[in-house]
Amino acid sequence: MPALLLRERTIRGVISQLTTLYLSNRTRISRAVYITLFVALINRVRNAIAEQKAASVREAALRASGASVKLTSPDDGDAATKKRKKVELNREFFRSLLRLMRIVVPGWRSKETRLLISHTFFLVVRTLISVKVAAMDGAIVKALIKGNGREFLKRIVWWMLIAVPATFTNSMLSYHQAELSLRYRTRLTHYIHDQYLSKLTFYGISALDDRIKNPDQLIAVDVAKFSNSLAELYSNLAKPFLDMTIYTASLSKSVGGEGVVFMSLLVQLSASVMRALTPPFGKYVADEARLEGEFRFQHSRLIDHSEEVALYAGHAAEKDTLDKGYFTLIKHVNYILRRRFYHGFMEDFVIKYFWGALGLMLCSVPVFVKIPGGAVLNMGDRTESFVTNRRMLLSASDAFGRVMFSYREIMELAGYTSRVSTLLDTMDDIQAGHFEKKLVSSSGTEDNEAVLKGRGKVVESENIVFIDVPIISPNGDVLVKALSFSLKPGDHLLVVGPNGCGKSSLFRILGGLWPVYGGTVYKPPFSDIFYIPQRPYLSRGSLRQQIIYPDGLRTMRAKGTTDAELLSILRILNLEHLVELYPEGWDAEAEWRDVLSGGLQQRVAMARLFYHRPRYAILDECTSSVTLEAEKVMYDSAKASGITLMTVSHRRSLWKYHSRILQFDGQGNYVFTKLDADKRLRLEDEKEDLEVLLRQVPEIERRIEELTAA
Ligand SMILES: Nc1ncnc2c1ncn2[C@@H]1O[C@H](COP(=O)(O)OP(=O)(O)OP(=O)(O)O)[C@@H](O)[C@H]1O
Repeated sequence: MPALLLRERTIRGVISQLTTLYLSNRTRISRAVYITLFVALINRVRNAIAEQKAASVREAALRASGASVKLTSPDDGDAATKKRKKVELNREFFRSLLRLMRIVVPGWRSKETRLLISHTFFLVVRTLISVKVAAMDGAIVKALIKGNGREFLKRIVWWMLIAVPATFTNSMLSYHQAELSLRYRTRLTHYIHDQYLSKLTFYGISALDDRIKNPDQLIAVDVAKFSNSLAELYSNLAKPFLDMTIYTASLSKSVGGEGVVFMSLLVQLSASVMRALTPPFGKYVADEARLEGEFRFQHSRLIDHSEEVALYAGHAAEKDTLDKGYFTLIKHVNYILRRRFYHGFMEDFVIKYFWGALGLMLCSVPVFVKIPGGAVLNMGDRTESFVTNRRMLLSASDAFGRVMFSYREIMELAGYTSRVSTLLDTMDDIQAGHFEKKLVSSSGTEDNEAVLKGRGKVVESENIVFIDVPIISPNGDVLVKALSFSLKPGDHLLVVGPNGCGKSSLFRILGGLWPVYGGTVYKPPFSDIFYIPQRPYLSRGSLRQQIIYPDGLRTMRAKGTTDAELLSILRILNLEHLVELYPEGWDAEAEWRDVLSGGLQQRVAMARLFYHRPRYAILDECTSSVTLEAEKVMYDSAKASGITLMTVSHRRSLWKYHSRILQFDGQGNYVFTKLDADKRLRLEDEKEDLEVLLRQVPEIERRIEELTAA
């Protein structure tokens, strides 16, 4: 606060100095300069006070929300999110915009810079042509009033001639704007794709972090809107500023600088009132984009799970959800429309009519007021000067109006900037290993954080070894406090335990999806471990691509694999008929997720394993939909190929393929030991027999009691 007071005092001192100077030196030019300086200084003081107030409010909010905590509880989590979502024209906005600008215009020598320069050139040309047209307009009317036919015709010919460069310039401006918007979008999309698809960021955004709900909407829609808004804003701002400068200079020549300064003051004043009354359109736009994204996401969920919903007859429940999403969106859009209506009403009144009246008064200056040193005007000259001035003034006030209207556009740009830069910031954080997730665990926060603070080590090795590694879910739940086990090639591991105990999570750590919060993990490189989930991912593309995914055709050829070898893989799994399914054979493209049954999909996923032949394979319930015979072929062939298997399964039939077992109890405890499948199966059978006998005990006891009583 003292710094602010000092700044205020200094500015007040300067104002009083200026007043003294002004009173002692009353020339017209200096008066105009003083008034402009006054306004600028007063604005500065006002802005400084507002900025300081906003900063202290923000600071208090930050302190209250505890935003430095990574895991936030469901209640206070929203405070941190709200802080981020606030959309204002503040330093944060300019910082974010600058960052995005550096991406979309990467350097002075870039194509975008050249486009911007040529865009600016055409903007200047257009304004100069408009000034010329205004003067020609006046001259035509003057010739008309004087009844000079020759002069009139000559002017009309000139008028038509100037129309050629004028229309060309207009078309060039539209072209430049569209081209700039497209280039910005391309740069930004490439940048985001590079980040999003590196270091597993796409996984982090959807599974480990709560900040971005629908990255698809952000990348596909909001980036385009941001690019459009930025390209539009440049022409919407650069042109009117240029127009205002040139027209005001021309106007002040004919109506006197004092008049222009006075009118500018009135305009400034009304503009400040309007700005104060302008609703936060930037925030509205950001919220609208978010709600659009959520509505779209609900639709894509229905598309993804159409079969399940249809079998559950869940259409009514889904309709409810969709209607609710649409209603929330439309309620917000309606609210914006209403705010826009009132704001547009005020904007139109002030800009078109109030400023129009001021302009007409200004145009009348040469008619009613004798400008010192100016010539006495006759009827023709008066008309010419009025028409020219009026035309210039209309353009100048239109330009000013556009600057004012563009305030709303800037706010909207601020909304898109905030959305896109939140995505960039989140991606940076995720790549640096910082996640923000709401804490839903009922277990103590302190406990979780104590574990979360320790950073585990990952060391490359031929074997897989876990030493005191905790398994912690992204929600902060500690599933296992410290897990230790070791595997070497040929040690086939079976992982068992109740639902939700952390079996798949163990492999998420092994695959590098979840961070290692403590201990040490020794593991081979990513390319040596292949993962097959219960619902295999079938990509878009040809049948061949389903087998070789994630390799492409070129990589497959580079590895020296032929279609004949792929066919022999399909034969092992009894899948060779797939190649005859479509006339295009291996090149056939289809929505494979719908075309293939669940069991066939699992077999295709196994074919992938045989194509890649990794050192280790994680098989996560990946045979749940195939017959026991098919399962036997799959496991026998995989082992014969020298692949070390790590299986998660509840099926007893799979035990015999493994030599080690990792058994979780669901309470955070585990046992890692050698697996003698035959012995274990015998024990399990005996246990089951005893349990059946045990269940019969009450019935036997009741019968004994009956017999005793009889
Ligand atoms: N992305 C995630 N965000 C938050 N929690 C998660 C996430 N993924 C898993 N979890 C939680 O981690 C816990 C362990 O999940 P995991 O998938 O490892 O279970 P599992 O033992 O494989 O169970 P199942 O036998 O049912 O497949 C579960 O409570 C689950 O809700």
